[in-house]
Amino acid sequence: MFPTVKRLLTEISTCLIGLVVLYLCVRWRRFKSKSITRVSAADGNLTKPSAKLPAGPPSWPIFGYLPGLPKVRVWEVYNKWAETYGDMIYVPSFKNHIIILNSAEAVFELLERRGSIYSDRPHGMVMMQLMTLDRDPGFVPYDSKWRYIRKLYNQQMNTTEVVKFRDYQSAAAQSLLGSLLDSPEDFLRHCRTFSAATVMNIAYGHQIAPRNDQIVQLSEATGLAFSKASQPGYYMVDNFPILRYIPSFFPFASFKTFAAETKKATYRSRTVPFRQVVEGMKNGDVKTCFVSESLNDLNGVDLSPRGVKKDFDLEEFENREDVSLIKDIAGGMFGAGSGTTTAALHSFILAMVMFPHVQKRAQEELDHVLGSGRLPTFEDQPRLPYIGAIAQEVLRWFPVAPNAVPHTTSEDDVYKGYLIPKGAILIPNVRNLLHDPKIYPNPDEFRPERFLPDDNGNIARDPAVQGAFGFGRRICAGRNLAEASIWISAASLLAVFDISPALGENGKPIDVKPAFAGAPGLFE
Ligand code: HEM
Repeated sequence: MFPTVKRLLTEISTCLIGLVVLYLCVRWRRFKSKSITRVSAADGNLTKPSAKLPAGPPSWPIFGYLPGLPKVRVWEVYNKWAETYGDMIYVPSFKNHIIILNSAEAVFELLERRGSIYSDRPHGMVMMQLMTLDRDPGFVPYDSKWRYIRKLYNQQMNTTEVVKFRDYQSAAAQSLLGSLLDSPEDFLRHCRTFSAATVMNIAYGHQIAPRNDQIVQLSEATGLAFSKASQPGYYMVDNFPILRYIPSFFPFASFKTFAAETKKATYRSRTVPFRQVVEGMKNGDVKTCFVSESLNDLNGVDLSPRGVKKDFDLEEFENREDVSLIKDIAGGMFGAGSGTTTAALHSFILAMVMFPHVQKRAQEELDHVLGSGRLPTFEDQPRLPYIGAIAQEVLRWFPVAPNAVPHTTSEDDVYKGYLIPKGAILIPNVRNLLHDPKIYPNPDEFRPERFLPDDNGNIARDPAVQGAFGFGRRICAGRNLAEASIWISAASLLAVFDISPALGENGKPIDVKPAFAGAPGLFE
């Protein structure tokens, strides 16, 4: 018996090794053939039979650049590479062609002007599929489903419509003030609660519990899983898709259990609040929110108490293509909008601590406009330009997403003589764009004045169009909301508090050192 098992195992191992060698040979051929692909170039040069891939750090055939992309202060690494390899840096990984775009010229030419072929997202992310997170609006391929998603987003969140959510934002800002008064040392958590409360109200009209809200906890777990699984190559199964079929009790298969748990959490975090809205609509108790407004706009759907028939089947309704997309969009809002807004608020507080003269000038503006005894409202916005400039500078000074979200090409292309293969992942060095000293002199200094007209009427370029919210057709769908949230929270905080460093054991203010920890969720 024993020798038979041994022989069987030997044969299986031989087969597996054979398969791996075959796979590597196929990859090697594809790898070699990429540099001689015939391309239809969008830069006007239509016959470039042998365009080369851009230069980049030394890498291994097949396995690519083994250290993998840097995780900390990435922009510094990219800037260093750019000194040697130029503004387009090729970093092959085991499965993908990764290209870093280090100059504004390359970023805007490719991701904006050539947006028709640079607006896809990475495909074949197995872990995302196993967790059902590939349905997230920020991740769906560039196709008709994505267009519908953007249409719905635009219907509810264009500059005019987004105003209907302001009450939620103002209320969350006021709660933030109360929480800070009670426990200022917990300011990081209070900022998170502010963002979560805003997003949950806007998505579902869901008023979160002050602590341990179940939907928020489920959404946070999902967001964390998303932030890992959305990084190309984070999980081995993304490099070797065949691993998805191994049973979860196998050694090294804990990813399957994790994926199954996340799938359940995703389902619950998206279904429970969605159903609350539908129930509310059926009972005539409707709150303004993305889900209720979008369902109301659907053709042939009437969820009012008079419109709902007795045999209304909720599951069947949820499975309608358009309804399930509304559910996915609302479900993705927490991941896209909560961690990012929190990170911006944290940067704002850091800036106020480090640049007290900015705080002082902002408070003078607030005192002048508000007098005493009332909080700022959105109606005051036109008369508070310095606060507006602070909100812009927050987005520039410590960009929440220093590499935005990668775009993928849907066709082979050539730029400046270099081949950009179909399916390549493009990573823009946003931090670099927002710290370009030619556009933003002394970029490390927090200086809101740059966004107010100087003596000649010149104003620095708005960070929102210089990459803080990404680029082209995939630019952040919630940026109007995000800007309003940052503005009202910053204005409210400055109207009420002096923000200064905590005191150390010696009774002196602690020395604050800025460091980038990343936004939890989509862009970590
Ligand atoms: C300070 C806050 C925020 C920042 C800095 C931010 C930044 C970004 C960035 C960099 C992208 C990727 C764009 C690209 O691929 O070029 C993005 C995408 C996206 N954001 Fe935001 N975001 C913020 C808040 C929000 C909020 C509040 C929402 C909604 C409630 C939201 C919804 C989305 C969606 C749906 C996408 C995917 C767009 C697509 O793939 O077509 N974001 N965001």
